[in-house]
Amino acid sequence: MTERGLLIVLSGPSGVGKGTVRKAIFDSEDNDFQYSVSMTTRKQRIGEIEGEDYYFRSKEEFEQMIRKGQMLEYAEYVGNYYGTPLPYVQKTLDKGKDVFLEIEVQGALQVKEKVPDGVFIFLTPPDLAELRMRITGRGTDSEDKIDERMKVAREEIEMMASYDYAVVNDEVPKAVERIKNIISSEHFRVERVIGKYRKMLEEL
Ligand SMILES: Nc1nc2c(ncn2[C@@H]2O[C@H](COP(=O)(O)OP(=O)(O)O)[C@@H](O)[C@H]2O)c(=O)[nH]1
Ligand SMILES: Nc1ncnc2c1ncn2[C@@H]1O[C@H](COP(=O)(O)OP(=O)(O)O)[C@@H](O)[C@H]1O
Repeated sequence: MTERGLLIVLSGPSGVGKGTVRKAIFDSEDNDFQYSVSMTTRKQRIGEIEGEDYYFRSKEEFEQMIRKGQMLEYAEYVGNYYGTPLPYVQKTLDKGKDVFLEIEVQGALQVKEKVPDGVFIFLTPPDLAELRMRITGRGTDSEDKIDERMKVAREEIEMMASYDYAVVNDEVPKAVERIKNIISSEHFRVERVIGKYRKMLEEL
């Protein structure tokens, strides 16, 4: 029997660098995680690729997925839906591969309810001034949207207590290293491997 893969959830406030850190992890040579591409109703930005950055769908199509029970989690965020299609996650974990989600906080809390043995990692900014600079520097939001994102970010930072790990994103390569270390030690947790040994003992 193949051991099920780990479900890894990277979350944290918007603008903290989740997308940047996730891309750096997936660009590294020794990466062994499978990225779950999210679905969204927000507009495709220039340079974004369908099926790689997101699955871009209409509100109607997204709501149909929800009705069919095909979303592991979803959230409405700054006027758009974002969510994780369930079939890919299930199929990949069943194959024994680790699945990596990069999602906002409301969605991460839904995953925690459904998959309590996932690994929940909260990415934090060095401080709030730096967070605002990152959101502003990205240049994709109007001043109003930035204020809205900062308000959400303050509430989200309060949710850190529900996570297993907090990783500060001061420098991208350091954050990547910290996350990889966390995940590799998670594989050695006794509760994850004990089932295999119990089974071997039963078969003796
Ligand atoms: N709950 C949930 N959030 C997601 C998902 N995919 C992306 N997000 C989050 O939605 C927020 C907005 O995403 P986006 O508009 O792409 O902005 P950006 O990631 O901040 O550039 C970010 O915090 C993403 O991490 C998903 O599948 N589920
Ligand atoms: N460690 C870091 N130091 C400085 N800037 C960063 C760092 N990580 C990310 N950024 C920048 O911050 C902005 C927001 O990053 P992004 O990955 O889009 O955040 P999120 O996905 O959490 O919303 C981007 O302009 C990105 O280049």
